[in-house]
Amino acid sequence: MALSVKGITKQIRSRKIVDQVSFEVKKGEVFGLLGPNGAGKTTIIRMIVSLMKRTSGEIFINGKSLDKDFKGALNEIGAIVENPEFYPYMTGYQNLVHYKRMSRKPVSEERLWEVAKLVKLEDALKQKVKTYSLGMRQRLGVAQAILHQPSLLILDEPTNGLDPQGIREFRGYLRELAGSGVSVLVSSHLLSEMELMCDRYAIIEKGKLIHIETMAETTTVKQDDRRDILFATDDSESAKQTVEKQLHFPVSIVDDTRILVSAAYKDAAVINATLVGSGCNVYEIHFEKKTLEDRFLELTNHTTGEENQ
Ligand SMILES: Nc1ncnc2c1ncn2[C@@H]1O[C@H](COP(=O)(O)OP(=O)(O)OP(=O)(O)O)[C@@H](O)[C@H]1O
Repeated sequence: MALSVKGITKQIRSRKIVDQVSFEVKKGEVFGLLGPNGAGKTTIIRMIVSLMKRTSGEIFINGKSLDKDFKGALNEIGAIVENPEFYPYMTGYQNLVHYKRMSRKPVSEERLWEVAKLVKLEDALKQKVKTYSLGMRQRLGVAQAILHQPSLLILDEPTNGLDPQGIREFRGYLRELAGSGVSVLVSSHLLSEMELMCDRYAIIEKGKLIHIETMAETTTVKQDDRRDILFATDDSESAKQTVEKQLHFPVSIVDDTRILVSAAYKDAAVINATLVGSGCNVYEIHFEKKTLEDRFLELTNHTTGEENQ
């Protein structure tokens, strides 16, 4: 395991802002910590990177205990917790050389270029950092964080302030990093972004971990999932009557040709057969994909926090 968090708690005065949280991050996995603002995500991350003391619980990074082998465990982490700071009048290369010198582990020149290539900054390394876009700075931050070959990269709200193009690129190289064997722990309250970024995630609410599952489990539609199924036919009025009379599912009309039927995924085939059997041609059946946001709402009965963007 790249990371094992076992029952960590943070109590400030009488309040538990993180309460008995346990989870694991596997090798090469992008793992998300999701939750509304104030849920406790940053506090969990600060305890993992040892910027904050735990009240109780244990943390192991790549098998090394933060309590028993503090230096060894921290060497396994690369993190961007606050905005990364750079020397703006130095080039990207000079900034990386500076970090290379300060690194706890020796870093070769070859490794520096390998990392620059991984975050797609090799061509921009000779430019001064003050000319970098926010996305490029973010990538330089990641390069700096992984120079010493940590097994776990930790990013707190990494796409804050990035534009959609920047976010898409960021996702791309996080995937590449994970492919190269680095595990990633990323926190965010932006569900649509996390859906595209993470392999697995935990939902944190009021300091407690309430659920863990894979993104594939979340977004795969199951036979009994019930929602609006769209059917495109020749004539929505007659299609509506057919479905309502013969199958008794609620139907609403979208326009002249399309209807929405409220039914389970497994019913789509029967509805299709009934429509065709009654002489209604069916041109399209669309079952809306399940999103992380749907799942989040099922599990928490809360607003998603997307409005806080
Ligand atoms: N030093 C502190 N003293 C008292 N309360 C704190 C302290 N640090 C954090 N908290 C409280 O603990 C809760 C969790 O905060 P935290 O920053 O971990 O949440 P978060 O999930 O990261 O939220 P966000 O998405 O807004 O960053 C909040 O209610 C916060 O006010």
